[in-house]
Amino acid sequence: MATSESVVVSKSLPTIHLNLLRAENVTESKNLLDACRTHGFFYLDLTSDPELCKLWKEMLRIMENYFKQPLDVKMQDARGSDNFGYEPIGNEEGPNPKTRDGYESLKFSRREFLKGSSDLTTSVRSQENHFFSFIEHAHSITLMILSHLSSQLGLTGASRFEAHHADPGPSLSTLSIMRYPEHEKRVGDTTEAPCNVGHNKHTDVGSLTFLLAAQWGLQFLSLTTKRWEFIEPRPGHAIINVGDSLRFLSGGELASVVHRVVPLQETQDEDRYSIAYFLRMNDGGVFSDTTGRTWTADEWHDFKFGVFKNPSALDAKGQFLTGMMIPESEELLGSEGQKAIAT
Ligand SMILES: O=C(O)CCC(=O)C(=O)O
Ligand SMILES: [Fe+2]
Repeated sequence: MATSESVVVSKSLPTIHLNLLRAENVTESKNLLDACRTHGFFYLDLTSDPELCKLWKEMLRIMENYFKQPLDVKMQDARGSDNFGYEPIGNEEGPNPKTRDGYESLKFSRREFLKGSSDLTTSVRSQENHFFSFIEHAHSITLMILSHLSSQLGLTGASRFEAHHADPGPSLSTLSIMRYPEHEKRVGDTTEAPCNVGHNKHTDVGSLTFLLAAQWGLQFLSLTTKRWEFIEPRPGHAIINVGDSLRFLSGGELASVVHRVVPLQETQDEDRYSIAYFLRMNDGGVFSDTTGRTWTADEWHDFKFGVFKNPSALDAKGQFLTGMMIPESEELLGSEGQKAIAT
C-alpha cells in the first residue's frame, strides 16, 4: 500500500470469530458486546465458513461484469428507490465540499428475497440466486449477533433485539453491491479533489451492517482517538458495524460510529467493490433518538435517506447524518476536520 503520513490505519479493532459465536462460546459473546460498546466496529473472521468465502468471490465476479455494462443498460434496473434497484453515481452529497458521491450501487431488498425473485429486468437477474444466498447467510449471522448481544445485556422476550427483526417483517433490510470507479485527478487542477468521489460521512440507518470489502477506502471516526482511521481490509473477514436503530434501541449502550469512504490518495487507481447487507428493524418498530423524539424504523430510514442526498440543506449541523454521534461542539472544533482525501 502506498500511503503518506496523513494516512492513519486503525490498530484497535477487535476480531470476533464466527465459529465461536456459532458454538455459543461465552467469552466470545462478551468480546462481541465489548466491541459493540467500545468501537461500534469489529472484524468478523469468516474463515471457518469456506462456502461463504467462496460466495464472496463469485459475487465479485458477477459485480465486475454487471457494473462494466453501459449506463443505459444499468439504468433499466433503476427503480427510484433507496431500497432496491440500480442507483448511478452522484445520488448523494460527497465527502468533500461541493462534491457528489463517487459510487454506483445495485440493491436487492429482503422483500424481494422473501418473494423469491427480484424486480430486475437485465441479465443479472439470472444470477440473483448468488445474491439471495448471501442475504440468507448475512441475515442469519446478523440475527445471531443480535441474539448474543441481547443475552449479554440480559434482555428477555419481546425486548430482545432479534424480536424486532423477525420475518416476514416487512422491513427495509437490503443488500447493496457497490462500485467506486477508478478516477484521475482533474486535469490542470492542483488543489481540488475530483467532483465525484467516495461516500460521505454517516452512521448507518439500521441495526447491523455486514460489509465485505477487499480494498482500502473505508475510514471510521475512532471513538478512542477522535481521528479518522482507515480500516485495513482483511481476506476472509467481514467488517460489522452497529447502526443507529440498534444504538437507540440499546439506550445508547452500543455505538453507531461515523464512517465514510475515501481513496487513500487523491486518485483512485482501481475500481473498488463493496458488498453490504443492512439489517434493519421491522417497519413500525419504535425507538427514541438521543433528544427523546420517537421514530418508527421506516420513518427514520426515509428521513435519513433524504438527508444523505442533501445534508447541507436538510441537516446543516450534521446531527442526523452522523446519528447524533458527534457533539455539535466537536463538529465546530473540527475533530473530524482531517481532509477527506488523504494527500
Ligand atoms: O463501501 C463501503 O465500504 C461502505 C459503504 C457504507 O458505509 C454504506 O453504504 O453505508
Ligand atoms: Fe455505512
